Amino acid sequence: MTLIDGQLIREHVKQECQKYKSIFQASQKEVAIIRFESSENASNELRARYEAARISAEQKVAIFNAIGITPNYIVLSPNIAVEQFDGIVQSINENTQVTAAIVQYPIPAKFTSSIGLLEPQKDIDIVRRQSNNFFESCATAEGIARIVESYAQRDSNVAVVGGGGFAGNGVIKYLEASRISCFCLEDGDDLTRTQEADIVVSVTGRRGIFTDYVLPSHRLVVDGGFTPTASGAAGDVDRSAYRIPQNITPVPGGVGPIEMAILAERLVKMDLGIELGKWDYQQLQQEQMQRATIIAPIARVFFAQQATAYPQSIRTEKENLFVLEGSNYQISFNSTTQSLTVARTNEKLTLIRLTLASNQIETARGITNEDIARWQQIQTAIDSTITQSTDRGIEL
Ligand SMILES: Nc1nc2c(c(=O)[nH]1)N[C@@H](CN(C=O)c1ccc(C(=O)N[C@@H](CCC(=O)O)C(=O)O)cc1)CN2
Repeated sequence: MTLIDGQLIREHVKQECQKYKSIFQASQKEVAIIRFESSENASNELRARYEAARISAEQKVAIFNAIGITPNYIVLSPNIAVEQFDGIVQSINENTQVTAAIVQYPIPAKFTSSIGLLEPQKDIDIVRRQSNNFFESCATAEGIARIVESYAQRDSNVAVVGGGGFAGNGVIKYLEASRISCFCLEDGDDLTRTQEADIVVSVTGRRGIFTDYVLPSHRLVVDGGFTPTASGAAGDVDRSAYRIPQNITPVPGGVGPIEMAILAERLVKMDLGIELGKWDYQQLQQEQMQRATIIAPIARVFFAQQATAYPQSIRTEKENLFVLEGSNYQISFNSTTQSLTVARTNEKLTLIRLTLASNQIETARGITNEDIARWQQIQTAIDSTITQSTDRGIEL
């Protein structure tokens, strides 16, 4: 079983979009992201959907900020009047600084027709449920279809479970446009029919419906569900079944970040008219692995050397976590898992995770050519420290 890393895709697309960051910043363009709060009498199930909307709205704020577009994040009470919401939508339509708008689902029923007021050309996530000049369906559907395309073979057959819903239907449209054979299963259908397919997409939002009993050994399973729980987010695939498919998108960390990548790509297309090159997940992964293979041994030697020569430079963050922090990177050693991670300083994202015993790179993402150049400089500095035996501090 291999976990597909949605953050790898998001980081790749983010870097591509950041090439236009100064243009976006100079233009002072905005994206409106609107979500409703849950009403007090909502069921637990509905509350969970509003919570998912909050989490995904915050991810959208982060990606748009990263590429230089100002997010205008609007959180609304479900008790506002319909006229008030209509007014907000109208002002978004009229404001030329606002390139795009997203209204997070679910929305209280009384506002459904207000969504139809949104100017189609600003509808980046097809929240109006109607395609526009730019896009066929929602970003989630496109992201799922793109990951399927990375794995589909000529004779592939894709089961789209929940294919009658808006996102599922969008997936089917994208797959058909790419001439990938697919069929739709609905709530209540016999889930073992997924055995007729080599790829399964699930967008039911029904937590854990795919158990190890249901799921055969597919080439790929794409889990488009996201249900927040007290112990973290859960998808449509039960954790017990993760080991079965050859490749699976985990929740969290799979389709969620891929959706953010698609939204960033879409914004570049809508605002600048630029269509970014199509990514292929397996190709991106190979590229990242090659880059990590250059950096990981340097990080390993550097950490060991610093721990011996300058033990005071290593911070004990937790009982089992030891951190060496420079102005560019942070290297952490976890003594329980015996693994080393490399991240950029002040960023949460792990670029590389290395298991020391096997020397196996478990994670490789977000690594740029500039990172390679910096680490090669570190290598040169390490070499010269060894040959000259001089005590020169190396900038990490
Ligand atoms: N108009 C829209 N409304 C809503 C969308 C949407 O894409 N467009 N998304 C849903 C909720 N959702 C999927 O159903 C969703 C939830 C979470 C994420 C996400 O980015 N998750 C990340 C981060 C997780 C975390 O921080 O815990 C991940 O999976 O890694 C995306 C989509 C609501 N309404």
